Amino acid sequence: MAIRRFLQEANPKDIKKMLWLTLVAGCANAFLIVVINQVAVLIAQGQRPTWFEVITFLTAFVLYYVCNKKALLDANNIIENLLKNLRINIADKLRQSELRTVNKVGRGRLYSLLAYETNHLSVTFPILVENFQQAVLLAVAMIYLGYLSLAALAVFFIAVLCGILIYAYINENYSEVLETVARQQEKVLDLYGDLIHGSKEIRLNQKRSKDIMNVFFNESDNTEELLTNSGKQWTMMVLLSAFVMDLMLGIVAFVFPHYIEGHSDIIFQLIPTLLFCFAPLSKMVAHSPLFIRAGVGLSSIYQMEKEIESARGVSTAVARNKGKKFQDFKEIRFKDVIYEYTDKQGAAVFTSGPWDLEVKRGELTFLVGGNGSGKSTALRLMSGLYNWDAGQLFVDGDEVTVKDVAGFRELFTTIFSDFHLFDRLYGLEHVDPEEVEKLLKIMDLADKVQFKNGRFSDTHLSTGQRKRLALITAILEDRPIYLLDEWSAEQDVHFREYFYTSILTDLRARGKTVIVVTHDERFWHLADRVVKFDLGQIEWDSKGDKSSYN
Ligand SMILES: Nc1ncnc2c1ncn2[C@@H]1O[C@H](COP(=O)(O)OP(=O)(O)OP(=O)(O)O)[C@@H](O)[C@H]1O
Repeated sequence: MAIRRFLQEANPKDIKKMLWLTLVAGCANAFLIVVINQVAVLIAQGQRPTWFEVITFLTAFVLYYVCNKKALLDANNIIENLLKNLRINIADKLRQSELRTVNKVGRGRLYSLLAYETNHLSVTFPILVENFQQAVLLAVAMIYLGYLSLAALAVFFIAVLCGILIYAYINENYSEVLETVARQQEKVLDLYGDLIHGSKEIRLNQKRSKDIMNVFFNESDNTEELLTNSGKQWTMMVLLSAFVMDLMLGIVAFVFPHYIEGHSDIIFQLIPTLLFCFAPLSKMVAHSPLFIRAGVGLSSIYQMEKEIESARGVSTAVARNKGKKFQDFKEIRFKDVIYEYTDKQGAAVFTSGPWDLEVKRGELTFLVGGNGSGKSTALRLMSGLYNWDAGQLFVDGDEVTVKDVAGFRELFTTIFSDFHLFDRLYGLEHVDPEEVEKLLKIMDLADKVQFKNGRFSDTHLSTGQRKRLALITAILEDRPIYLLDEWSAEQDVHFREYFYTSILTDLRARGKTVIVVTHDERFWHLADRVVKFDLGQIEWDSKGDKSSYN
């Protein structure tokens, strides 16, 4: 069971301590009620409670309060610590796993599992502790019930057994329903993503806005139906305990007097004791959907973790270490590279390759071609971000195996068209602030962005400005190979010119290997080499002979 697996990650000492505290609190609580019951009998017989009863009551009261509080606080600490570790663990695996798998897992599912499900667990776990207390309470109450009347205990057992059988019947499909609910909620989260990220497009097109809302209505209807169904099962469970309790009380009140000897003497104690037995029982039944829900959530988290784990690359330290041997490369060769994008059914929707390419150190290469010809895909494949389906990679004649690719990636700094701009220079601890200020000036951003305490003051810039800021980070990274995907597309005339005639040529002069995806035909002559892509393949490669495109 997922919850057990989850709890096994905790320090056993902490769990044991918390369970002992819970046990003591449960016993103290049960003792409290037994004392009250005894005192009620004394008062019914016209006597007064003695100091012994008063002190016993107060001791049980203090013990219950202190132990219960400590147990619940400990439970909270344990669960929050476990959840923190789970979040860190998944975040760590996410950053190290292969891009294709992360893309497949999907945003909605990731957000839903990491935010919603972990919060649900955080709320559920203290209730689990309370339930353990209720179980202790029930055990003590049953001993007391047996002491009062073995017949009542037997009937109680039979009634509870019937209840358990009906509960199992109701519960049969409950987990399944909850799993479907969780998947449905992921879909709705994805739609929320569309509503938030597509807010401009939606506001500018009422028909689109209405269509999205229609889809939202449909999905909301589905969610409502599923939740109503799960609510129905929950109601049945809650009603079940009330049903069993009323049945049991009816038997004791109406049937027992006819068959059980001396019943009238103990009826005043029997009825409250039975009620006392049913209180923890109904609480446990009422809470059980929360645990089923938490179990389903945890199973989904573990499933996602497994998917990410299976696509795990090597650790940062290993990647850096492996990367060292490639740092002084002279030539990289991609041979017969093939990569396929597939749809959900696994059918190929676009194939990049087979293509061959040799890249020399210090060379400035332009990748050109029509929209959708496969330039960006080729760039991702060259950087080792996508694991190709077939093909080979050689650095200075030596083949780079799959397990060395993470090290190979350490050669690259990239700005893809869907780049993410971090406000901090992560991975660049010892950067000179003056150097950053200088670059901000060169990129005409000094009046917009300051570099303070290791971070940029603002990243809410125009697309062109954001790309300039990304280029500053790339320059500071100072890696041997630069991959720039249509960097100049959003730049004004001045910066476009500056990019081709100054930035790129400077990078080349510094010995950097630069590969640029571009549609700016008028600057092609500045490249050492132009490679044209079409339908995922290399249509022509100028290799220094510019006549092919002149
Ligand atoms: N994640 C993806 N899943 C499925 N197909 C994809 C995916 N990304 C890209 N494609 C498809 O691969 C093909 C090549 O896309 P790519 O982005 O490499 O082209 P491109 O030459 O860079 O185009 P552009 O000049 O428009 O940026 C396109 O037909 C595109 O639809």
